[in-house]
Amino acid sequence: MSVTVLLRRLDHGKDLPLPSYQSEHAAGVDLCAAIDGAIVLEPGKRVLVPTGIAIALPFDMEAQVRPRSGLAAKHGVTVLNTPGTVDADYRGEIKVILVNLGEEPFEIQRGTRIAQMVVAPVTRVAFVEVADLDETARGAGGFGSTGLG
Ligand SMILES: O=c1ccn([C@H]2C[C@H](O)[C@@H](COP(=O)(O)OP(=O)(O)OP(=O)(O)O)O2)c(=O)[nH]1
Ligand SMILES: [Mg+2]
Repeated sequence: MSVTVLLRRLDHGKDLPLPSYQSEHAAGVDLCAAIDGAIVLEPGKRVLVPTGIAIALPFDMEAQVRPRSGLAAKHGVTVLNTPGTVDADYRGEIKVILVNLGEEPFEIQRGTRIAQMVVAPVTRVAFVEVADLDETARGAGGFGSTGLG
């Protein structure tokens, strides 16, 4: 499935590369940090990182902001609200909430690929309120009701 998405590069991101797929069938495009200079993200701290882009998605799509596994595995740096949700009607700058769960400070440079963005279809529902729901074998069992091993 291939979708056209309108993208605006903001002034502070004009010199950064457009988001692009890094391999032939990559699911996500990498997002770059559109920051001045560098930021040091101390262990246990979070930071809202601008990406310098805004998009207009088709109304039946969303964009998910997800961590890059390399940053997570090597540095403990991940996206705090993963998957971040970019709504189809959002026209502001896409930002990434990065958190450092590692033990060392992590330096983010201008242009560092800090996260990835996956565009996905959205199912919207119409809720119909009822007094009772049908019975099932699972019923209200959850949260480990089938065992944890
Ligand atoms: O990682 C993210 C998550 C969200 N957003 C933007 C796009 C999204 O459409 C908007 C609102 O996100 P969300 O609904 O998750 O946040 P909220 O706290 O519910 O804010 P709001 O009350 O504005 O919906 O913020 C980002 O740029 N990056
Ligand atoms: Mg919201």
